[in-house]
Amino acid sequence: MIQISNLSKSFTLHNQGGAVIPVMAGAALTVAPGECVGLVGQSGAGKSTLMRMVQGNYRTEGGQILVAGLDVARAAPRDIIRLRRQVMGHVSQFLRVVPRVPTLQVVAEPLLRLSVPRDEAEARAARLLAQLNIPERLWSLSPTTFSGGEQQRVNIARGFVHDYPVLLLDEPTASLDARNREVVLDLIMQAKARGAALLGIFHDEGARARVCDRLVDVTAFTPGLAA
Ligand SMILES: Nc1ncnc2c1ncn2[C@@H]1O[C@H](COP(=O)(O)OP(=O)(O)OP(=O)(O)O)[C@@H](O)[C@H]1O
Repeated sequence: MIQISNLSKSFTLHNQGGAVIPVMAGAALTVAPGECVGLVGQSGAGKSTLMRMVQGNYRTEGGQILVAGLDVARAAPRDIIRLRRQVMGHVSQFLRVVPRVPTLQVVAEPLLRLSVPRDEAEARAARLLAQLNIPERLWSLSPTTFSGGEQQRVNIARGFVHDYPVLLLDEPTASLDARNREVVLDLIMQAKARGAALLGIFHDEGARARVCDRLVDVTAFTPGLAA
């Protein structure tokens, strides 16, 4: 479902005399349906950079990133937007809060954009918000004023509301309490069970051990660090 081959990336520091810093070379990995692969490697090895390239947020130098058949490294922006809408979800710690939109809408929105009927989309959003212990009295309010932990859980609900075939997980359990961490680990296991391909960064070693089938050490792709 995800096939990365011979991927390379360097950053050009325009404000520092145009210095070119190679950060990745020859990166390769695959994630099959129903599998969760964890990215590991020391700080600065390139885990976030690799995730951002898969998302289509960072340009690549060379190589291929096939996600459900689309080469994200070369795809047109509109195709990447369509891929993110239909195929590739993203769960991170941080909610990009949309002012004045009620929480239930924020969570239901990915389904509404896919033309799921409103009552069905809202019912599914409500189920996830309840699972993630967001009190019902908050559902009609914008999450702008929510606590950091509440915003994180709203974001997780939004990330899991559609059954994406591919999910990118960026520290999905970071700073959650034990009860909500369990809920998120269950959601990840359910996504695997329905056949989703998951690629994640987990600094939480316990979580990583529970959900990951394989680990890929990105240090192997870091120029100057690879053995
Ligand atoms: N926008 C950028 N411009 C220049 N260099 C960058 C940029 N983003 C990342 N880097 C460099 O790329 C390398 C990889 O960074 P990255 O954030 O991907 O590492 P990481 O493995 O996710 O680290 P951590 O575990 O600390 O989050 C680092 O040397 C970093 O300085």
